[in-house]
Amino acid sequence: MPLIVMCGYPCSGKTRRAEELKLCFEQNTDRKVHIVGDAALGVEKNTVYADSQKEKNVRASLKAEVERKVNKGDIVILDSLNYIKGYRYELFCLIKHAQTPQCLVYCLTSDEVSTTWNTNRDAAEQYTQEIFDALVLRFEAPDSRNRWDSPLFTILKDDTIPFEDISDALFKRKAPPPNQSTQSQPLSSSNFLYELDKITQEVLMAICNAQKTSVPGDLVPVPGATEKISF
Ligand SMILES: Nc1ncnc2c1ncn2[C@@H]1O[C@H](COP(=O)(O)OP(=O)(O)OP(=O)(O)O)[C@@H](O)[C@H]1O
Repeated sequence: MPLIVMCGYPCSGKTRRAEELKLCFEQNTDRKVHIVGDAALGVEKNTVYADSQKEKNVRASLKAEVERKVNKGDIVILDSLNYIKGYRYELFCLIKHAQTPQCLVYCLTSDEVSTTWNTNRDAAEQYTQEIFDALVLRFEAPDSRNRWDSPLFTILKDDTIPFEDISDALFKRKAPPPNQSTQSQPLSSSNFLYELDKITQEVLMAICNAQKTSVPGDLVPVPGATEKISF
């Protein structure tokens, strides 16, 4: 059902918060919670984030996994950096299409705090300083004024997770309505191509005929259109 998108600097506590949220939902509701993230994909961070093509592939796999899991019953938490504005927008289109609500949980830490946590964690889980710095530099902070970053919950390192507010945002709010770009297109009628060809021919004929008698600046009527085109 709803999607929770985690976001934050590398090593900003996203996984920790995602696990906390999972526990809260499991204890307070009877909904299943799926965490989709780098860990489940076995992503080798320092290799993936050093190569834009590999990173793109990982993002696509995560998105596909979210798409498979977002159904009417369960909660999906996407636990990854999600630091690219355009990618968060793509996720927003996905949930619009699936007709389900979403929210963004932003683990806000300073560069220094995340660096300290990174150096204190297991060596196998650490980002190299080079990759860490590059990711901090590339980070596009969420902005609640953007539809795709809203509702936004910003959590600082010592905050208690606002479970009630997050739950209300997901379950007491309607899914964003689909629009032309996210709605499935109706199947075209069987004579669609014939009709399209016929109308295109009519327009071409009208313009070709007008060319014989028009001078630049003349307004040429087009069959089926209310506006004329300037020759
Ligand atoms: N609120 C916190 N207070 C103290 N330490 C924390 C806090 N949150 C996370 N940490 C520490 O930071 C490290 C990374 O935490 P976590 O895996 O949750 O971060 P992450 O943002 O998911 O990392 P990644 O970018 O690798 O996915 C862990 O060692 C954890 O103990």
